[in-house]
Amino acid sequence: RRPSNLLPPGSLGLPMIGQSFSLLKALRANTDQEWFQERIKKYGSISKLTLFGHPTVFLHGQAANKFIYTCDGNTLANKMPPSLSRILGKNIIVELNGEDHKRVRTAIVSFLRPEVLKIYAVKMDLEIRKHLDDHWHGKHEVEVMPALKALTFNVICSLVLGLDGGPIRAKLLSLFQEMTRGLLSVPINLPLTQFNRSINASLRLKTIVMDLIREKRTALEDNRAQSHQDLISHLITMQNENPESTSDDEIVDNVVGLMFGGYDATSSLISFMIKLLAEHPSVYDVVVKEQDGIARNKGLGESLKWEEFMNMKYTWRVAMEVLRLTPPFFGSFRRAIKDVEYGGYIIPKGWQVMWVSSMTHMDANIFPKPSHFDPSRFEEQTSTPPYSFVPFGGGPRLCPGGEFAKMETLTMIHYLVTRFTWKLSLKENLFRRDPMPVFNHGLPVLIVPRECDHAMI
Ligand code: HEM
Repeated sequence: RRPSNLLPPGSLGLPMIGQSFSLLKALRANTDQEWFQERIKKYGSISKLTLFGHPTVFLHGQAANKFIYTCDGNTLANKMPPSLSRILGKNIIVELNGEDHKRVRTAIVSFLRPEVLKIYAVKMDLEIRKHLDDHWHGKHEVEVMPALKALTFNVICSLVLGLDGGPIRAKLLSLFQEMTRGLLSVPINLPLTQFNRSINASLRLKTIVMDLIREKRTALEDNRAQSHQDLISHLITMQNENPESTSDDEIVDNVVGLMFGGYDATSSLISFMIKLLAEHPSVYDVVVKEQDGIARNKGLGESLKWEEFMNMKYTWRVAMEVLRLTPPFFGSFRRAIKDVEYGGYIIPKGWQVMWVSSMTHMDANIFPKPSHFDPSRFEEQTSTPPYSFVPFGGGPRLCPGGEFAKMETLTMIHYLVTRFTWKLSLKENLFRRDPMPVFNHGLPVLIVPRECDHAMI
């Protein structure tokens, strides 16, 4: 038979269900890497299975990462399961392809690019210091992960929606949390099901965002607001300049998308960084030295400046090593738009493709002693082969929020290490994937304020 007639090895299992429960179980037990390794041992680096209702081809490795990230949207497209797009919205960027994806992405990137983010450094800095004053100062113990989830949500609300506090922000957080609880639920839309509650929460959340858009449009028309004060004002201004840029419905769905992108992934990165710093005192000491040096040159209560992030090289290397070991996204899904040939096999039109990008992070040929926590491996950036370190993805779908996440992580770590020392309350801090990593017990830490408190307001 011609190679193009060949399906990859593996069993599709039961129709619709296939291996879904087994993978979900492994994700929840944090044994997903072993689950994937077992598959690879049995079938090699390309195999077929059924996941979440669809026949799927599983891929992994550096070549697979390159294949996915360089494929155009006419070959492999983004397509969420219908239940997810029902909750999140059909205009959300991760659901868009082709020209629609380009148009919405251009609008989002125009807000998230470094030159614009610089303007928001002070706002983010104030939000983080307020969080520390409200949730860390005067406390003996802090449950890190839930605290950081609230922080990352508030930062998004402040920078994206222009909401600096108040009851609407609290309402949005509770609606958002209710909405996301249904993303991995059974998609039965009957009263009292989680799926139904999530759809209702999403509708109520989007009504609030739509009201905010109307308010901001009026404020901009009356010169009571400025175009660069938050993402919504920025997008409304773009609409005025070019009515074809983004519709109000697209703005609403993508605000929800940014809440989603900015909430879980960044809080996961900072939480794991706090854990690994506590477990590796020699790394922690170098981070403290770097951050104390920066704090010493700042005036009392002065916010961090963009240029100072450039001097946090070691701290960012630590973050990269955290992202290598525990990437918030272990991989992702695409859909074949036509029959695609890969590795001598055919991926049939309409099938799902799942690739586990992060498995290259643990490949001993690329990262020697892969389970060792060693930030110095990123000293020589050029020594990492392409498509092997991919916590932010790659190609036209590369995460546009990378610089935002970097600014937030470095600001939070700066204030944490200059104001406190901490140790882990529990000996073991197990986590599961839901699908992002979540600590089973929230990662409680015991904190002590530092005596030389350079950065106090
Ligand atoms: C440590 C933090 C973060 C990590 C590790 C991360 C990772 C990723 C990855 C791997 C993708 C690509 C997924 C794929 O190819 O299917 C992605 C896409 C995306 N991320 Fe992030 N992200 C982070 C933070 C953020 C933040 C803070 C924002 C927004 C403020 C954001 C917004 C987005 C958006 C809008 C997309 C979709 C891009 C597109 O489809 O064109 N992310 N992210």
